[in-house]
Amino acid sequence: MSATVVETVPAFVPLQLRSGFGPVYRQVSTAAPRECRPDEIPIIDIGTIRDGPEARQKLAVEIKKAAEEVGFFYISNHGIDQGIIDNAQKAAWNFFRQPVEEKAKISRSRSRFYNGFTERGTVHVSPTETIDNKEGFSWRYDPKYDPEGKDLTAVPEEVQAWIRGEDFVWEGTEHIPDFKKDTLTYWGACLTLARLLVKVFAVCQGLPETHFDSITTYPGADGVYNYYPGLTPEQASKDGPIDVGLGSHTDLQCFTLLWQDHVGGLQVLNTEGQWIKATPVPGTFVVNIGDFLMRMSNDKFKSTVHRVYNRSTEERLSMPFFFGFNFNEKCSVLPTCTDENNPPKYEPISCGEWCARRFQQQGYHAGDKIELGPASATVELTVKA
Ligand SMILES: O=C(O)CCC(=O)C(=O)O
Ligand SMILES: [Fe+2]
Repeated sequence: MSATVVETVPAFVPLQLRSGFGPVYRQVSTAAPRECRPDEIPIIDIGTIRDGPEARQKLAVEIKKAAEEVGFFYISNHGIDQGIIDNAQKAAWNFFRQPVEEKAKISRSRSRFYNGFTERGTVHVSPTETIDNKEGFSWRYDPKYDPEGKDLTAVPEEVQAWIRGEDFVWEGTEHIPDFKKDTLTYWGACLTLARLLVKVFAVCQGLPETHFDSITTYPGADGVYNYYPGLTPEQASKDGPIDVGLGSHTDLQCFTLLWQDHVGGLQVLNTEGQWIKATPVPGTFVVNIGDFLMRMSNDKFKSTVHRVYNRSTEERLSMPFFFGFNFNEKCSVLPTCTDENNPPKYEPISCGEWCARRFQQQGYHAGDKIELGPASATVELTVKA
């Protein structure tokens, strides 16, 4: 009798992720990414977010559930004008459509703080996946453009030391009509919405909604345009392995507002280690929790792993906005997230320090100069758990 040879395929494989404290690992299913069910990444209508504290209190119930269980949700009725989004999208395409030599004039290698253009093939976010098949344009918080209208002579010195905006990105895009105006209008709208959402997140943590107001006066507020090339017809006909668009990672700061176009490709790692697709939902932003807020919540909120594969022959565009606390502000685990059986797992650290640590691990770009931040802000980086 002849024995049947059964080839065993590992159901789970390790995935290496970068963190500010070195690599971390997850077990990930080898099954193909599947569509998500509506309860897996919920769509939350935030149409009442501008209606005052009581309305935000109500919104917090659904948002808390999503932040704790999935770390990802869509927001509808977010109040950001479609015209503002359309103009930003146009600006992004006008930028990426330029010859690479033109874009390279504002290369990120010129930046002290990760502003500017990242060329295809120069970023490798996940060590267990390929080099990222995308281009990017990044700009960071600058009080000059804050929609709250800041008195630039009154920015505290310790805040100023952590301001990460750089003018060369705007100087090198002056020739693109309305690029700066439309980009910063979009960024300003995201920032205004993020300042409202952070009130809801405060309520989610059992805190007064104004709790984070004083540490979001000069916040982490980083904008990015991501461009993912489409597949060639040959690649599309083969259905074989392709390069990742953006490797598996978690976001760094408190939360991200992500606008994505209709093409699709964003995947989210669920609690069972299965990739599920965060399919584009017209009229929404995706919101996801970042590592810093997870840390502040003593891991109650989930910073969820995600990545992008563009398997379409169409090019894809996304416009994330990363929101965090004032970079100079040292933050402890929130007292409402601990008790005697659940002591703080982490030491206080500032969001700026936290991000700088992670950027340092990112192996981002051959020529990048890394600045960890003002010496005065350097803290003892020990993790308890
Ligand atoms: O392009 C996307 O859909 C995701 C972008 C993203 O995760 C990021 O830039 O951190
Ligand atoms: Fe991300």
